[in-house]
Amino acid sequence: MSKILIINAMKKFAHSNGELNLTLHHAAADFLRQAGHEVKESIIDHGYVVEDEIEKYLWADTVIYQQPGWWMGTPWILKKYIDDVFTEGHGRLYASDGRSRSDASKKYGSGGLIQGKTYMLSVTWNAPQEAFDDPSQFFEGAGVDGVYLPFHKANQFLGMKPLPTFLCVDVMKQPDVENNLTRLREHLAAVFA
Ligand SMILES: Cc1cc2nc3c(=O)[nH]c(=O)nc-3n(C[C@H](O)[C@H](O)[C@H](O)COP(=O)(O)OP(=O)(O)OC[C@H]3O[C@@H](n4cnc5c(N)ncnc54)[C@H](O)[C@@H]3O)c2cc1C
Repeated sequence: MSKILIINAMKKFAHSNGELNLTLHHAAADFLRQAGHEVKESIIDHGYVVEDEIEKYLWADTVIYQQPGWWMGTPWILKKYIDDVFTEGHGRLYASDGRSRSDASKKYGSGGLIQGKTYMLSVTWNAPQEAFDDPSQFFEGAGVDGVYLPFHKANQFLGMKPLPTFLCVDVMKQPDVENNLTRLREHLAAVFA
């Protein structure tokens, strides 16, 4: 059984109400607890204490980031949370950028201190699936993980490894919430089997 931290970047702002991200968050927490996992939760917009968040990363086996796609990526509140928590985590979450003048085998990005842990993105977008995957459309076939490359790399800098990403598309045009909840439970069942 795993220790899982769910971090939620929902926020009521402009045409995002945050309700879908909260719904997915609660469904994931319920599903994982029923499956026997231990779950801690951080809803960024409700406030956080940086030191407590560092302790949660040290406690967790897996971190799930539930977040809406805003301007082609992570909402500012989650970027701020990462800047706050990861930076203050120097010495506990990461030692250095990994490079060493005396050892050429040491590489940039290899200084993470929480090796062996995993993270998972769960993201909601108004864009359709084809915008991510079709080489002739907006993201030129980069796929959802290509769009989130800097976000992935920030987590990998700490030593964590990615789990498969869960993507909800068309969430404003066609918010098929029941179908997305079913898909989320199937995704979690497969990932945490
Ligand atoms: C600043 C900003 C930038 C953005 N940039 C992008 C972008 O670059 N690309 C992109 O694709 N999108 C973008 N969006 C859209 C954004 O991704 C969506 O607004 C967001 O993903 C919706 O998540 P939410 O939790 O806020 O959903 P909500 O706004 O809460 O809900 C979305 C829909 O689902 C319904 N719903 C929610 N919960 C339930 C429930 N429990 N039961 C039944 N129905 C429910 C709501 O009624 C609504 O119709 C942007 C939005 C903002 C505000």
